Amino acid sequence: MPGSRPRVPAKFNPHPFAYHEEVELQIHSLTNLGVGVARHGEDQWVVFVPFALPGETVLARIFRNHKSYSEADLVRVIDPSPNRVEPVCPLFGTCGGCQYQNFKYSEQLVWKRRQVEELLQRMVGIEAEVQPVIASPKEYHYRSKLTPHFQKPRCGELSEIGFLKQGRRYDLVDVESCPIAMDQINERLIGVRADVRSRGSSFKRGATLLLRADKNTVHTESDAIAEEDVEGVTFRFKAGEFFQNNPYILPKFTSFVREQAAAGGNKYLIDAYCGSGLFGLTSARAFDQVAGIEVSEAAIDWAKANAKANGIENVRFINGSAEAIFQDVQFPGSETTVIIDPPRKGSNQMFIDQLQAFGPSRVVYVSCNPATQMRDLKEFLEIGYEIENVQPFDLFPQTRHLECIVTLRKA
Ligand SMILES: C[S@@+](CC[C@H](N)C(=O)[O-])C[C@H]1O[C@@H](n2cnc3c(N)ncnc32)[C@H](O)[C@@H]1O
Repeated sequence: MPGSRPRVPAKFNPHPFAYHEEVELQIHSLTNLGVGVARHGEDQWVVFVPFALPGETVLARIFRNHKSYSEADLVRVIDPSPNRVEPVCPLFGTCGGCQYQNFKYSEQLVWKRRQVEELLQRMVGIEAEVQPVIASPKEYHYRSKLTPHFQKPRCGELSEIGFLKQGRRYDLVDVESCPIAMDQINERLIGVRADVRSRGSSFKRGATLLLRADKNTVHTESDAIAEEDVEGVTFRFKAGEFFQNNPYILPKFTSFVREQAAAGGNKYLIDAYCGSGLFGLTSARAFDQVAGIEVSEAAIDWAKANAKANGIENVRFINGSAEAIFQDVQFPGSETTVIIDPPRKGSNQMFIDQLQAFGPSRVVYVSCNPATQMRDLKEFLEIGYEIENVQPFDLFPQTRHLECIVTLRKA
């Protein structure tokens, strides 16, 4: 009812703001989660406001107070940033997938660079030069993989097929088309959605759908074999397994990793967490010998098959946990580069200890999660490495996600 008081959630902490209090705020920065940051009042209380941009004055509605900050929803932009643009997707702001469609692309890159600088200061305690972010050749329609979900049908009817709603843990938003996904994925999504809806009552629980585009088609079965060409190397892998999701930036990405890995003149390369062999195989031409290691048996079988099919003979792939590689190879550490590309949780102490004992002269650390990368970097600095280069890559335009390559050399 208009004018009626909002119902205050039972556990709401009323300090320093009342529930749904509206405050005018000046946004001064963006967190690495893509959320606008303001400071309010004399005590400079921090308020986080999603979809508000640096430099803007906004009206925001408080919905949660924590011990040292509050969270608010954007009600209205009072004074917009000159970098505010019209989002392409009608679901922007409702869907939790994208954070930056309202932000000029060149500014997204400026802020992603700044976020890496701030994480290096805050988590590693250093002021390191961060290179300008390398842009994706495509700002939209770049994603080669989409995984929409649906929940258990109610009364035999499926409701939304899509992604998590902004700020929610369970609620989904229905997505008919996603403008960051490749065109062929969106074309295929129409039929996939219709098919799932027509079988609505047969699902006993919710599920995640797969749409994986490769150089030939769009796969919807996770066991299907996908094929992708990168810098003249053909990769085959299972459609449901890990493979980088932005094929347009991939050649720049792999050539950069190779250049960084080979820059010290090393003869040997270890590709740790190698998946189906992306870095090992695209870098093999720059090294005498390469060894890759990966915990997924299926992925390592593909890596071996990919080496064979591409006639790359100086690469050996091993199935195991990454730290096992240091027992397995005979390479001298002083002439070896180690590429590390772990999952989002980062590397682990055992790996770092074994790497220290092996003593590679160069490490190229590739990560899609700067927070765990920074945690691990701190360890690398403590065991005698120094940072040579920090290069973010924008594999995920319009979103807060960021890929970062840090090159280290033994001090
Ligand atoms: C971010 S992916 C990178 C894959 C590959 N470098 C690429 O770009 O295609 C991380 C990989 O690490 C693997 N992985 C996870 N934990 C591992 C571990 N303890 N040891 C080795 N590999 C692991 C995963 O199976 C996954 O293939």
